[in-house]
Amino acid sequence: MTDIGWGNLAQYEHYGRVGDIKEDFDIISYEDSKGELYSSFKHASHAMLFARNDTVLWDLYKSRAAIMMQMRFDGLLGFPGGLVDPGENPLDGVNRELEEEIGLDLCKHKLQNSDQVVSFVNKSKNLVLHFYGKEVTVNDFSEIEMKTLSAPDYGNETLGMIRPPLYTMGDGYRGLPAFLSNSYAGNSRQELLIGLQHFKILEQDEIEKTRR
Ligand SMILES: O=c1[nH]cnc2c1ncn2[C@H]1C[C@H](O)[C@@H](COP(=O)(O)OP(=O)(O)O)O1
Ligand SMILES: [Mn+2]
Ligand SMILES: [Mn+2]
Ligand SMILES: [Mn+2]
Repeated sequence: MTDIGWGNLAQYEHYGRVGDIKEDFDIISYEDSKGELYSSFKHASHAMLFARNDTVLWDLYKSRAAIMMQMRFDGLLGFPGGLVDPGENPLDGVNRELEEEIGLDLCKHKLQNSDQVVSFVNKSKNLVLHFYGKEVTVNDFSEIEMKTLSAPDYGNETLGMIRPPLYTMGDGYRGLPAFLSNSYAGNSRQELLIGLQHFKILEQDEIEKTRR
């Protein structure tokens, strides 16, 4: 069932095909990713903004942190961010995309190179993915989240912000495992798990528990 095919999105659609497995993405150093070897590749940069919080829901489930993800125009979950424009570097790309997609106030929350968490290359797609992460305060997170409703790309590229549940409920499925069973854009599912571990929001054994 297609509406009108891909139109002018046809040149990009192969970057976002569902079904990429994590083995399709090799980790590369940030420095290498910006070098000559990948200068002809398409680059995309996405970011995980988060705020730790120690609330416990119903005296049962630790919230741990508010993480900002989004429902995208293609029906897949992902992080705010996007394709790096020709002549742009990956960091400028992610800051521009965050301003477009969530209305991020770059005077307050501009990402720095030191916020890069991991970069990947998908050789079959000539695609390099950069993943950034930045911790903000609970108040700042709420302020950023409320501003997303008036972001330029809200309602077209970005169809709503979501906070993944970071706990596993009594049946061992509902909560984070259920969230992880959704469809994700690019390798954003893997980026979420990497981000949770990198920032010690979840310990490795807790992440293992969510693998099904
Ligand atoms: O959150 C993500 N993490 C890693 N890769 C992602 C993520 N979201 C999408 N992608 C892949 C698949 C997409 O086709 C390309 C480009 O990203 P996208 O956000 O769609 O680009 P624009 O915002 O339209 O510039 O990256
Ligand atoms: Mn874009
Ligand atoms: Mn975008
Ligand atoms: Mn995007």
